[in-house]
Amino acid sequence: MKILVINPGSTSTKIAVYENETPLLIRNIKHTTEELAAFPRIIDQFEFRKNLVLKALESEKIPFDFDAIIGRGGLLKPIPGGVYEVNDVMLDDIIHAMRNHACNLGCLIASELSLLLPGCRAFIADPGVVDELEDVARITGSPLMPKITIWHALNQRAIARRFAKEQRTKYEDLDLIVCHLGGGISVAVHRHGRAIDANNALDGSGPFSPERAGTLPAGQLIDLCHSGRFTNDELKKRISGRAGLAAHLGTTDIPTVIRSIEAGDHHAKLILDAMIYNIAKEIGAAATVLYGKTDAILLTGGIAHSDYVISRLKERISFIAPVYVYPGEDELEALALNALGALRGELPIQVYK
Ligand SMILES: Nc1ncnc2c1ncn2[C@@H]1O[C@H](COP(=O)(O)OP(=O)(O)OP(=O)(O)O)[C@@H](O)[C@H]1O
Ligand SMILES: CCCC(=O)O
Repeated sequence: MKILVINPGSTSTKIAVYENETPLLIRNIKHTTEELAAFPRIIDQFEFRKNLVLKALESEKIPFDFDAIIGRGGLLKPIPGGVYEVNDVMLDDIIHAMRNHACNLGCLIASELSLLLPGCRAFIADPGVVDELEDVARITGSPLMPKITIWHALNQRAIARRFAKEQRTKYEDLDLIVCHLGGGISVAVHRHGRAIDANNALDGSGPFSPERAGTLPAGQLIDLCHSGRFTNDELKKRISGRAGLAAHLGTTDIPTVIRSIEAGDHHAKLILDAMIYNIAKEIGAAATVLYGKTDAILLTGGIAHSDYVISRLKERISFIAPVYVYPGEDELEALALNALGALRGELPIQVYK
C-alpha cells in the first residue's frame, strides 16, 4: 500500500511517501518568512503548499499513485484521538476555523489531492484538538471559559508508543508525562493510554514558548484589550506567533539565544531560564494529576536537541520520575502508520461530525 503524508508546519511543509512501513521519501520543504509574508492568511497558502508537494513528488520521480493521503489534522472541534476520514463537515470547519495554524492546511491538501485519484482515501490522525480530558480537568474558575486543550497530540502519542516499545511494554499500561518542546510547548498527562490533561499550547495556558505567551495575567490582558493600543488580530499575534522568546528576544531560534548567552547577554539568559523554569513548573503540576506516581517523563520536539535547556530542565524535574529525551518529532511516520492501520482495518476510522 502506498501512502502520501503531508505535515504543514509554521515554517515548513514536511512530506513523506511510504510503501507499507518503508519510507520511500522524506522531504522537509522549508519556507522563508518572506515567501510566507506574501499570504495574508494561512489558508491563502493552500495552492502554494499543494503545488510544492506535487513538485517534490515530480522531482523525486515518485508516481502520483496512492491508496491514501494523510495530512496533519487541523484545529477542528475537540475530538477523541484516532484516525478520521476527511469529510465535508471537517473541510467546512477548517475553512471557517477560529484559530489560524498551518496544520489546518493538512486535511485540505490531503482531500484535494485524493480527489485526483479514484479510490484514494483522505485521512487525518490525532489532530491538535484531541480532547480526552477528565471532567475535573475541564473546569476553570469561570463557567464562561471551560478549559480547552490544543497540544501536540500526534507527536506526543508517537513518542509515548516508541518509549513503551523500547521498554517492552504497552503504552496503555504506562502513566507518563510527555512534554513537546517546539515553537509551542505542550505538557500532557497520559494515564494508561489516555491524555487526561494537557495545556492549550497555542493560545491558552501553560509555559511560554519560543512563539507563544502561555498563561497570562487575566486582568492585565483585559486592560490591554481595551487600551486601544492594539487591534484584535494584533493582540492575538502577541499571544501566539509573536510572543514568548520572539517577543522578549526577537528570535525563536534556541541556538541563537544560546550564542547570545555565551557572549554575555544577561537578559537572554534570564528569559531562557524563565522559560525552562515555567516548563518545569508545568511538569511538576502534571505529576500531581498522577498522584506523583509517574513511570517516566518524556521530552521531545526541536528544543530537546538543546543540552542547555535539557540539562537545566532535568535538574528541576528528575526527582519526579526518570527523564527520557527524544529530540525532534516522529509525526510523518506516525501519520503513515495511522493511515496504514486504517486501510488494513487494524484501526477504526472515525467520522468527524
Ligand atoms: N539542534 C537544535 N538545537 C537547539 N534547538 C533547536 C534545534 N533544532 C531546533 N531547535 C529549536 O526547536 C524549536 C522548533 O521546534 P520544532 O521544530 O519541534 O517546532 P515546530 O515544528 O516549528 O513547531 P511545533 O513543534 O510547535 O509544531 C525552535 O525554537 C528551534 O530553535
Ligand atoms: C497543535 C499544535 C499546538 C501548537 O503549535 O502549539
